[in-house]
Amino acid sequence: MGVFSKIKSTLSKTASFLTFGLSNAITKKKLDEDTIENIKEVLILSGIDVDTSSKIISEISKKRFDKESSVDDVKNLISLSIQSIITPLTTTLEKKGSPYVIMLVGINGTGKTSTAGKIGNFFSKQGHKVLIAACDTFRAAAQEQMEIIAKRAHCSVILAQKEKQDPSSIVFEAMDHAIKNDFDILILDTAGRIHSNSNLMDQLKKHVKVLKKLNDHAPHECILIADALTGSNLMKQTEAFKETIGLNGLIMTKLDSSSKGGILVSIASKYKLKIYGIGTGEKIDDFIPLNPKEFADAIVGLDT
Ligand SMILES: Nc1nc2c(ncn2[C@@H]2O[C@H](COP(=O)(O)OP(=O)(O)OP(=O)(O)O)[C@@H](O)[C@H]2O)c(=O)[nH]1
Repeated sequence: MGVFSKIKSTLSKTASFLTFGLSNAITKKKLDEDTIENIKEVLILSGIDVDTSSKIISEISKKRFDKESSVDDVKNLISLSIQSIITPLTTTLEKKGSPYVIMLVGINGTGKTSTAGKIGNFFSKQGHKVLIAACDTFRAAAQEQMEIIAKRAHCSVILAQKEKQDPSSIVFEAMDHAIKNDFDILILDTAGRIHSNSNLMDQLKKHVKVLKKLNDHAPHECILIADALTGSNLMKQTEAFKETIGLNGLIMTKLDSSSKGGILVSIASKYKLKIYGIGTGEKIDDFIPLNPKEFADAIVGLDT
């Protein structure tokens, strides 16, 4: 499957939702105030927050108010607005340090372990030497899960040596091992934590402190793994992780299962996070960097 068709199938639930909603909202020939208000409601229901929806709506009003407009005309304008919002935020993962240290954080079950494997696979396919550290010592099966996934991704792995080991000690061991053994990439799979638990959030600060003892620039990337099925609570989570640890990026998972894929646009723009890619399923290859035009066209269900 080509990358565009992969994005299209990943976003098909949101695209169907938007297509259905817009077809119901646009019943008159010309766009009047009521129709525009209905379009805004559809955008909000697709996961785009109120402020961002208002911005998109004001663009549509400027260009099409009182003019004859089809569903596809409106979809095109929504796509252009989304592109202008996400283009400055979209980037690809590229090795920028040695080792290039990527820390994955997020609440429980968002897809951190799976994404560690997917990113490891992404880099190992480019010929990089990749080490993944299983820093989750809370969830019983996490260590074994990481070991299996790392093997599938052709990456080396550092596991806990004993039960309930201090996760920061695994961070230290992994960083030390990566430096001494010339690894190109180090991916830290941290334990899931509820953003309102200050002890667990403080533990992330300790991870960073430990890394900085060995390399002042690490972690080079601190990426929130955000679950598209979370809904509006994702705003609070993002805020908390950003405040505690200074997130700089975002990877959204489970867009393939959600009809509210617009949440990606909201989170990235509100918190100025770089979008490194999206999860497109449960397999090791199910990670793709984002192309803003392809994403925006796919989310509104435009065939380009
Ligand atoms: N459909 C779909 N499922 C995903 C995606 N990413 C992860 N998953 C699934 O989500 C579930 C949780 O993934 P994990 O990687 O174990 O999540 P985690 O964040 O490491 O979990 P904790 O360590 O408990 O916080 C698994 O069943 C994954 O297969 C995705 O992009 N799409």
